[in-house]
Amino acid sequence: MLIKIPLHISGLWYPIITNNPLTTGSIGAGINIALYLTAKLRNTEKCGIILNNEEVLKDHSQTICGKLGANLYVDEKSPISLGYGFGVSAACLLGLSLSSLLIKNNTIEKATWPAHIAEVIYNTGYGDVIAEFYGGVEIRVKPGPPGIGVVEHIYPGRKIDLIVSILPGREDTPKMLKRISRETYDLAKKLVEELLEKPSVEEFFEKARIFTSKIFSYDSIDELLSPYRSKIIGYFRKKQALTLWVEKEWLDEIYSYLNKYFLTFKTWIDMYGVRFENPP
Ligand SMILES: Nc1ncnc2c1ncn2[C@@H]1O[C@H](COP(=O)(O)OP(=O)(O)O)[C@@H](O)[C@H]1O
Ligand SMILES: CC(C)(COP(=O)(O)O)[C@@H](O)C(=O)O
Repeated sequence: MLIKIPLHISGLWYPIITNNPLTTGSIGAGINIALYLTAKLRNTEKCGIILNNEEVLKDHSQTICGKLGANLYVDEKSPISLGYGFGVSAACLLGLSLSSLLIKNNTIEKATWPAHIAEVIYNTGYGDVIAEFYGGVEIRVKPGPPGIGVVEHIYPGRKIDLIVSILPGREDTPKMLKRISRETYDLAKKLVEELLEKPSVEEFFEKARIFTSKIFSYDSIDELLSPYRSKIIGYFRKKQALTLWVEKEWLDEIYSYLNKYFLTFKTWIDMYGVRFENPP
């Protein structure tokens, strides 16, 4: 059994912190892309996550195995590494948590809870677990994991051609979150309310850019994208994740241009979220 989890780029968020990790999470919005982390259960003798041949998230893994009361050792592959803002930490933890379904009776939703709890405890994510579970372009309206939190989805209506690049540098999520002011979160709240009134992919991109420009610098990106600005329908930057929605006819050219500078992928929206596949 292979578990496939889409990567997720949050564009709007404000954390809701309670004394219970299951009612803690973020309200916001984001986009799931057709780039996937895959997870395969290797054994039940020890506890851990091997991501692209390297052991990662050891403390998170111990917390999850503790909650599950089981040892699970999973082998995972992802086209994008941890720490760049593509929700890879949540995807890794979902791979571990959901693997428990192979050895333990539970609902699929409740099997995601340890992943969400670990994200919250270690401050590495608030809305990525529920976002990736359901896929699509989501608006997170109530915090928490699947079964507790609530997401609504924007219907794209057509294929959205996306380009994602990994910008140089790195900043840990807890450090990044500490930089965000009360005013910026008030802005996020207002933008989420407006997005719910006018839920479209255009509005999502516009609002994500407005919010994230209060947190990250856009100077060099705006300059780099200027030759193609009229061919780009929307773009925003979150941590090292640069996401562009481009005119179909310009997809290849803009991809080649950005790929000269950064590791870049052509992709589209994942509409389905987590899936369980039996390899042939
Ligand atoms: N090789 C690695 N590169 C980056 N982060 C790593 C690595 N191994 C473990 N980590 C841990 O992974 C977590 C990354 O979380 P986060 O920044 O939220 O990632 P993402 O943006 O991919 O969701 C941090 O707790 C960090 O300490
Ligand atoms: C923005 C973030 C708090 C962290 O996202 P990442 O950098 O991908 O771990 C996310 O989980 C959210 O709630 O929107």
